[in-house]
Amino acid sequence: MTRAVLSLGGNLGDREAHLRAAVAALDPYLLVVSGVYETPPWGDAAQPAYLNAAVLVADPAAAPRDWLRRAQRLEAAAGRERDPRRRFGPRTLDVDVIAAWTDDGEPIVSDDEDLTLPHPRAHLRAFVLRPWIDIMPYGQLPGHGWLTDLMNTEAVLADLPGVRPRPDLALES
Ligand SMILES: Nc1ncnc2c1ncn2[C@@H]1O[C@H](COP(=O)(O)OP(=O)(O)OP(=O)(O)O)[C@@H](O)[C@H]1O
Ligand SMILES: Nc1nc2c(c(=O)[nH]1)N=C(CO)CN2
Repeated sequence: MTRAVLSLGGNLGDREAHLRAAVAALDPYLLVVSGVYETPPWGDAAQPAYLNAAVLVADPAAAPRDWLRRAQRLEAAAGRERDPRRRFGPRTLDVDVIAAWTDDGEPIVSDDEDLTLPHPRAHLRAFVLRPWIDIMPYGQLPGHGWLTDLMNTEAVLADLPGVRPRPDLALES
């Protein structure tokens, strides 16, 4: 059994529909869904704003790689194309595995480049941390500490004012 936090985001096409389709496909595993946030592009400024959300999922049968495989399947279903010249460029849907835990609550650590856990840039990203804290207010990012403390770091504080809640786009009915 593993639990995982997945980050969902996209800034091309029907952004809301892509998030909704991903959440619907994850339904068998869904424990909690965050609010939706409109967020400024991180890492590559010349692109439209993103919609971002986070989900907590669980599956008694899933290994960490199964979450990656499912994430990549969701991206493919949204027609995601990779532009090798733009590492952090625009996309219909990005689904990242942010962190995962065994069923006894131990964080899963991996430095495999195909699946690095926790996600190596999560602690720097207001677009990941803000939705995540909605669903795990007392959560910790393994290796980095409390989400509440990460929200107060210089890098994240600089981006937080641009992260706007979109209650009109709630993903849970
Ligand atoms: N925790 C993880 N979650 C998702 N992909 C990962 C993770 N760790 C490593 N990867 C690998 O990263 C590669 C690039 O993934 P992707 O194109 O989604 O990156 P990106 O979204 O552009 O950048 P970032 O990972 O910084 O959000 C994938 O081939 C995937 O195997
Ligand atoms: N705001 C925001 N910026 C990003 C996002 C994202 O989901 N939201 N994903 C990226 C992929 O690495 C790069 N930049």
